[in-house]
Amino acid sequence: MDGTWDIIIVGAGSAGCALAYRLSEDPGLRVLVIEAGRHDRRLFVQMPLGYGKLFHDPRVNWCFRTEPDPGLNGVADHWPRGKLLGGSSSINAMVWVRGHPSDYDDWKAAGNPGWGWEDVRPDFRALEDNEAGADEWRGTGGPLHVSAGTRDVHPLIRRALKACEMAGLPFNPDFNGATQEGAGLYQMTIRGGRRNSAARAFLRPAQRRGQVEVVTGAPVTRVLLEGRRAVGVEVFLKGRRQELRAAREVVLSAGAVGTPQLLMLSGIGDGAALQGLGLPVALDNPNVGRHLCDHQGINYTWRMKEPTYNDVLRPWWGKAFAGARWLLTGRGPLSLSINHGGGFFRTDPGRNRPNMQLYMQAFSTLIPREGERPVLNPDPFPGMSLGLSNCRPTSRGEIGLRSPDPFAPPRIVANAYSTPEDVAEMLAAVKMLRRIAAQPPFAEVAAEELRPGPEVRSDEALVHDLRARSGTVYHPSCTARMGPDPRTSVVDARLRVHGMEGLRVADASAFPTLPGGNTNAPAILMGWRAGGFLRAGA
Ligand SMILES: Cc1cc2nc3c(=O)[nH]c(=O)nc-3n(C[C@H](O)[C@H](O)[C@H](O)COP(=O)(O)OP(=O)(O)OC[C@H]3O[C@@H](n4cnc5c(N)ncnc54)[C@H](O)[C@@H]3O)c2cc1C
Repeated sequence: MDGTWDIIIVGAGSAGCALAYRLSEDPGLRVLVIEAGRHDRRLFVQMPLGYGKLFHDPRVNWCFRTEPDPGLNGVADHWPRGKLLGGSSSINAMVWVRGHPSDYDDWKAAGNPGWGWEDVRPDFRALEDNEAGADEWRGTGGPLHVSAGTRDVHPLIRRALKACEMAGLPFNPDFNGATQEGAGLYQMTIRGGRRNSAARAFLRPAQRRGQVEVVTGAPVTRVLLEGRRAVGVEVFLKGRRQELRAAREVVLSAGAVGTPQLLMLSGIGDGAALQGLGLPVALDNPNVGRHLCDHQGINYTWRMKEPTYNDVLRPWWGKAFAGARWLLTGRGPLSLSINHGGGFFRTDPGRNRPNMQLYMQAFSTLIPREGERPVLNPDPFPGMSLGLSNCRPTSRGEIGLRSPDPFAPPRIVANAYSTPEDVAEMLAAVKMLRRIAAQPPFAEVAAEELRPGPEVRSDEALVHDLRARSGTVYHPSCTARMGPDPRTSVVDARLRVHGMEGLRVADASAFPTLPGGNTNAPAILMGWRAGGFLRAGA
């Protein structure tokens, strides 16, 4: 591959695609986007409920595994990450939540000027085209269509929402609006019944403008450095090693796992650890890969007295009917996220913002068919799940290198539930789940609690269960975090790697702290804003 580019973006995920879009608005810039995975023209990527089929598919998914985690009763957790155009936005559950406004004020208060809520709100509004219409909080006319999620909602979700109301959690029409707290329907990155990944929303329009080139199936193995300046990348194209040069900058958008891995492979990280692996040290910064923060989640599942999507989608003819309906009309269960509804609540009224997120699924996948993994197939009975994830866990893990081989998966230490606070708030939260389920609108149609089951009641038993059945909700972040001080962070408030020139990070790894909510929106924000900085020469 030949050519010269001003800017090379590594990774065509949520942030990388948004960044390419912003840069494509400047006709004077030549941009190359390099993606390790392949294209996204796949049925189960386009079909929103195809989500379950992508969960373990190595053709589109890095399928990482953590170290055995003592906090999860020794389980080595499965960590799906997108490996295709659109990155994780092409395999995620499409829930569109920005986080709590105070999360961004926390970022600013941590010494990152320009990242407070009032600073980022105009960008969130500008990048979206919200089906619910524009207001002070939402935007219309932007490149990313966000559906209101109000069509084809399963009737049991409406019941669960009423149960929330009776349990003291009022209906909230917009988690991205004035208040995050409450229960309601999720907005989704879905357009016309199809997944609206970052590739579809940002990358394709960027490519159509002409100056953005995209190469796929091209793993980058390190950043090329001249002293402390990034001048390009080493990449494998059709198995052949090549060096590609960037006249202005290299931006790493390889995600919270890939970005710290690439920094370390390039000699930027904990000097002693890099030397131990025989890697030359370009910049000693032990913060690379550290401060890993992720949301942990758990589902409670009931057998229901009324039909759920299990009944609709289990039989072959049900799948065929739903498939035909989706293809012909873009409607029906396959056109929506697995999570129709959910919400945010406080496990303790003394808190000043919600610390737990709720998910509602008119669907259950407890029993895999022989030879199949869970998540792939609905159970042979009407099942429904209510799920939880914590908003701001205090547990911290890390990403490290196993070896200097760029093709070896990194070492992921999740350290879930490693603080008493994280365990205590999840214990309080599962009790709240049961309070919701005990309210008449839900209890009237619930036949029995299947997981964990009514016999699991004492605090000790509930904690044992939540450790045994929890896992990532796929929001790893903060592994190259932003901050003013190179002794405690990796990038500055313009996302430039401290101590380096011509090298930036734009993805979820740069979050200073993990926002209380899903992470696609804040990851897109990272790419969008990095584009603004680059265009302004900042
Ligand atoms: C199963 C799942 C469900 C989720 N559900 C939701 C949800 O409902 N709502 C929500 O808001 N968030 C959700 N998330 C999280 C959200 O999608 C991610 O936080 C977000 O997409 C991260 O964006 P990113 O740009 O940081 O990284 P990614 O989107 O992961 O992009 C990184 C890209 O870099 C590429 N890459 C990595 N290494 C290299 C390399 N060496 N060379 C070249 N390319 C490389 C990868 O292949 C990938 O395409 C989910 C995630 C998963 C995995």
